[in-house]
Amino acid sequence: MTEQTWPAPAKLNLMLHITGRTDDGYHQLQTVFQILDFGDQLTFTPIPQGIKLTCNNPELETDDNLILKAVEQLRPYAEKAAALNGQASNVTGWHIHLDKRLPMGGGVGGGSSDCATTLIALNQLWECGLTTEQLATIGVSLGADVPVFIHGKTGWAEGIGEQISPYELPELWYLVVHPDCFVSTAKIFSDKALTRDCEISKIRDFLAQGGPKRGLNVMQPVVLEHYPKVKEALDWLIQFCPDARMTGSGSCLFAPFDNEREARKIALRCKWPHFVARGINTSPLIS
Ligand SMILES: C[C@](O)(CO)[C@H](O)COP(=O)(O)OP(=O)(O)OC[C@H]1O[C@@H](n2ccc(N)nc2=O)[C@H](O)[C@@H]1O
Ligand SMILES: Nc1ncnc2c1ncn2[C@@H]1O[C@H](COP(=O)(O)OP(=O)(O)OP(=O)(O)O)[C@@H](O)[C@H]1O
Repeated sequence: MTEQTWPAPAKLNLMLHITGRTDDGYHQLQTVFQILDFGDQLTFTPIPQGIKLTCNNPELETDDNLILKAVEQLRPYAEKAAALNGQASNVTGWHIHLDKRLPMGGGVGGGSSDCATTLIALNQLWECGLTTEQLATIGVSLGADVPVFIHGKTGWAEGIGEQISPYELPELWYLVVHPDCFVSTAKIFSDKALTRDCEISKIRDFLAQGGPKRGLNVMQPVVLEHYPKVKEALDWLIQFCPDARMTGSGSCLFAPFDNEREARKIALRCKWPHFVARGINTSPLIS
């Protein structure tokens, strides 16, 4: 086996409503996930044994990295597959290098996407034979955003974000701005001021209200209240695109454009870290 590089794309939440809570305190959402053609990259290189994780950001070389949590979840299946193939429990070792390009704590799902890519890649490399559904079930135990990256489709999501119905949207261009601050997802979900009683809606309501160009994210007012840097960046972006808004629990903001040229024109004037990406209906991970 030789070295292989796998993509870990970002996502945006084009809208995000909270409709209630589950018994274990998680929130029931209705959201539109938009997969982007920009993200992290994971390179897998075979080594005699074990797993070694390196990253261009050494802070991420820890046991808490979702990549290593994904490895631990898959290892029992790999050992079983290796035993069935007559290799005792000697599974191939891999050096995984994470090229971190996505902002962290930005609401673009970087950690979740790295986790999903690891599950899909090692399921193949270790010949575990798990189905997409099985991988998504493992994934949701590691993070509510992991299943969308396993399924790899833009679309409507419910439940805690894991029940996904693919839907083909116009593949617009997005300027994504990172106001250089880290927002804790858990903190925003636990804020008293968060609206948790949105009316149940359908994707047709989202489409009727302007589709990818418009959408309400109920987490946005809470984040703007606590993080003035996010508000400052949103006020700037709104001058160029009145429908600019926040993704997930922030801190990233995005503005949709019909073409790349428009998005890049505004990007040139942006003083915060940012990237321009195209919305795509199918993740490069599964296509
Ligand atoms: C805000 C979103 O990014 C929108 O896509 C996701 O809902 C968050 O997904 P995630 O980062 O993968 O979230 P997890 O790692 O599973 O959970 C982080 C924290 O958010 C809370 N959480 C998460 C998802 C959800 N539907 N309800 C929650 O209340 C959990 O209690 C937890 O304290
Ligand atoms: N592979 C990883 N990449 C980034 N962060 C990771 C990773 N593994 C674990 N983490 C931890 O997860 C936290 C932030 O994750 P991430 O960057 O995915 O946030 P996010 O974009 O807000 O995600 P989401 O949209 O899913 O809420 C950080 O505290 C970081 O230490």
